[in-house]
Amino acid sequence: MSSSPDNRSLTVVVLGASGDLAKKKTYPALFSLFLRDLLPSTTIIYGYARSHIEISDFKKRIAQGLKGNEEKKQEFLNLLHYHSGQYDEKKAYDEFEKLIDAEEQKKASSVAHNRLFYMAIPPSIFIEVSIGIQGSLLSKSGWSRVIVEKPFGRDLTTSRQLANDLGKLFKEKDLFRIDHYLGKEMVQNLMVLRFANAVFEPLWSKSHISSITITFKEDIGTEGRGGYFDQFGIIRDVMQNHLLQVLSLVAMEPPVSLNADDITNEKVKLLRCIQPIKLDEVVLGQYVSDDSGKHPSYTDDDGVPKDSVTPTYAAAVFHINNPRWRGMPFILKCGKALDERKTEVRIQFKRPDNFLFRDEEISRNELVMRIQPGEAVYLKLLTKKPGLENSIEQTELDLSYRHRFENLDLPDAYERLILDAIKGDHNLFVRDDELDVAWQIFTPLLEQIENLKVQPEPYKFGSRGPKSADELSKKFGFVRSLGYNWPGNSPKPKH
Ligand SMILES: NC(=O)C1=CN([C@@H]2O[C@H](COP(=O)(O)OP(=O)(O)OC[C@H]3O[C@@H](n4cnc5c(N)ncnc54)[C@H](OP(=O)(O)O)[C@@H]3O)[C@@H](O)[C@H]2O)C=CC1
Ligand SMILES: O=C1O[C@H](COP(=O)(O)O)[C@@H](O)[C@H](O)[C@H]1O
Repeated sequence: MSSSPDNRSLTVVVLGASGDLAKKKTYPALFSLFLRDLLPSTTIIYGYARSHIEISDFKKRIAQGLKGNEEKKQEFLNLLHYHSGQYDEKKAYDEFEKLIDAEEQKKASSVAHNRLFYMAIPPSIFIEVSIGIQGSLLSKSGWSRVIVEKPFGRDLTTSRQLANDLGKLFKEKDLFRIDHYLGKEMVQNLMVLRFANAVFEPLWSKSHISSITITFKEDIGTEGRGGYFDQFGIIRDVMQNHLLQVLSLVAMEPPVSLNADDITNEKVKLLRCIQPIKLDEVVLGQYVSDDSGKHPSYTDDDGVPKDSVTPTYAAAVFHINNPRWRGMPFILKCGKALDERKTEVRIQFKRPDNFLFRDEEISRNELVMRIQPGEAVYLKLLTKKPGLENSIEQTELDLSYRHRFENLDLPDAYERLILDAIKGDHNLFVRDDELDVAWQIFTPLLEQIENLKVQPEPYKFGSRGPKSADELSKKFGFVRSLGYNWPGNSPKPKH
């Protein structure tokens, strides 16, 4: 492990360490940082939750989520500690503080101690845990930073309440609101693609583009998270945060600099130009069991009422009222239990304005940014079919990362984000005003859906989703190129 650049030790405290996110994402990300030698040699990692778990069992649980060299895994597991305590008792936090302090003194007594708190807990206890941190656990000699996981509220009112409550406890500079999509390689690449290449920017507007579709598909259902999901639904779970972040980066004006605040200022400006979403430009769906009966319906998941109308699929059209985009639709689609796992941005260009080729020969140019799986950027274009024939064929300029970059070892989004929080870099985190404007966009629509108890359209587990979603895209000018299959799709990239 590296020595800390500012000669301080690092203690990472994972609150909710017994949970799903901690096991699936937080600890594996810390392990990857450890493998890359990016944690100070004095690092201590303390888990905290209510469950009584023996440290040996806790390590076994965490080890299940770690991939890689066994010796290194063991070294990493040796850094782990676990303490059980309540979330709402000052006494429990005071006791915990003594343990952390003793460990820090043992590891590095003569340096200042930085502390990073990772809240891997449900939102219902964000505030009581924050009060516990503030009252007992803050570092007395170094910085204390807090990573908060979404959901940041359920609507504008609850989000403002949460922001207000958190704001009383921590300074904005010490808060790191995670939207893990911002840590994904291809999402970061959006800025470079757009602003470091001369070829794209002149085409990047309603003058040349006919529609932009941002798609998130998962081939799994809610799988035991139904209790949480049913309170939120797919619009709050994915569209209001991950897809809106991608939309902002695709559509914003160039920022003044690469500084975090300058970028966020542009994102906020863009979001403020989004027109209210119309219910008749929205499709909602809920998955049902497929014909084989192997896959359950959404309402079979634990914690989901049988008569739930919570959408597991949503497609919505966004209109941005600014000179660059006025009149051009952005179509956002997201769903669980679909035919594949895929997240991408698809920019469909207008038909060329010429008379040389027959209409049916001209399929649209599309620039596709494949966020996952199998990161790629490809441009669908037309070429003359090679040989004696004079026909036209659709093909692509393809930058598939796994072919282009040797020994590709992309960091997981969480790995990058935790590292940035350790460095104090806010660039890839969500600012309070950005969150507020995101809720301003979605709250009226969510209220309408809930007040009217809009029935989602059923779609089969493993299908493309509700039929009306394709019709919505068509209505807003999206032209599907039939018979084309991007070669990167086969063999199917693994999870
Ligand atoms: N799991 C995922 O894939 C993702 C999760 N998130 C977010 O991350 C956070 C953590 O998620 P996840 O790990 O799935 O959550 P869990 O439901 O697994 O909760 C984490 C831990 O919190 C404690 N806990 C759970 N419910 C309560 C409760 N009602 N009151 C007090 N403590 C409770 C439990 O620990 P104990 O009982 O031992 O104290 C549990 O192990 C959430 O905000 C979630 O929205 C965000 C993106 C993806
Ligand atoms: O935040 C969330 O994201 C995951 C999808 O993340 P990905 O990195 O695997 O694309 C989603 O499954 C979950 O419902 C949502 O809360």
